[in-house]
Amino acid sequence: MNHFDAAYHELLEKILNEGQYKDDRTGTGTYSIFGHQMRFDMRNGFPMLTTKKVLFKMLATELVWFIRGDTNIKFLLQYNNNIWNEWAFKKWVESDEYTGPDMTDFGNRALQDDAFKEIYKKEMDKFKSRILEDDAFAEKYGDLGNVYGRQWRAWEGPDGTFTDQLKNVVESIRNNPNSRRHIVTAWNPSEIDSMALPPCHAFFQFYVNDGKLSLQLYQRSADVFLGVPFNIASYALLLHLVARECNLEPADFVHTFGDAHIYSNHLDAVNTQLSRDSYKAPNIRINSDKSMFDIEYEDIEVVDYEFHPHIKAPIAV
Ligand SMILES: Nc1nc(=O)c2c([nH]1)NC[C@@H]1CN(c3ccc(C(=O)N[C@@H](CCC(=O)O)C(=O)O)cc3)CN21
Ligand SMILES: O=c1ccn([C@H]2C[C@H](O)[C@@H](COP(=O)(O)O)O2)c(=O)[nH]1
Repeated sequence: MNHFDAAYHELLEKILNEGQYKDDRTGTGTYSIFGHQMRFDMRNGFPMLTTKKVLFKMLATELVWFIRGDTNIKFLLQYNNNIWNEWAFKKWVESDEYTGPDMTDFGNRALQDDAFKEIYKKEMDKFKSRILEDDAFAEKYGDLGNVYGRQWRAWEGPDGTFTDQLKNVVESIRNNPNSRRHIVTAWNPSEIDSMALPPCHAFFQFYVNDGKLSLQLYQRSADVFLGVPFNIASYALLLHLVARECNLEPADFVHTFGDAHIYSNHLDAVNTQLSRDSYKAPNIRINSDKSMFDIEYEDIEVVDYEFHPHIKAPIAV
């Protein structure tokens, strides 16, 4: 096993062995533990799992979207990235303007009722086309509220001024590397209600020593089968981008968890993944001199990625 896949498999096994059953907001049910930490050394390659295919394009376009300060799913849809659709769709079908078929609890109903699933898919397709084609509609219903991108790039203070936390942290890493205050937080208590989903990867800190840059993330809630493979690769990519911006070598990504859970309908998928052996970890390449603030998905490439087939599993909404 390569170190990265091994750390992830260890977390899955720990939850299977020690996890307590716990009901959850989505009504799916989880096996859950509280508190865990993994460490990924960038000198061993890029931590994208090889025991299932991880869709790099999805996490890379999502990270570029955060860095741009964008909170509207239109940008993601232009890359055919569908990972945030359900949360925008939910706001649309709960609005007064929506007059289509009843979509209450669509996430769970689509899993249990094939006839409903077809109706839901049709409504979702209509919604996506409208976001892409109708600017006014996209502005109103494509926006997820003050989620990650907004908090990272334009945290609004009580006096109405905006703080660009990401630019500030890059400046502080450059100018005052020994600081213990290299922090970005997406957890903005006064704006939680205006978010489609409160931030899961909520708070991160950089650390500089001996020309090397490390990053630690606190993730308050973690869907270990579907979300975490994305979160690991996404923050590893962020570490590479910030290190490059500050002329430092990327070192460790430390991933710290609060509630780390496996959804009860992911158990078969997890067991399939655990039965697989890993390949060598891939590498990341950034083919551009652009600043990280202007970086585009097309500038970033994962090379030498060998993987086992993708494993499909339902997302809890
Ligand atoms: N329950 C839950 N888990 C999450 O990981 C999660 C949320 N909700 N809500 C907000 C975002 C959206 N994220 C998502 C959403 C969907 C996938 C997903 O379905 N991934 C699949 C296939 C992706 C595709 O084909 O487009 C995968 O196998 O990785 C992953 C992360 C991460 N977050
Ligand atoms: O980047 C992400 C975003 C979300 N998740 C998961 C963690 C939970 O399963 C849900 C969020 O539900 P809450 O009730 O708000 O905790 O989404 C993730 O793993 N990674």
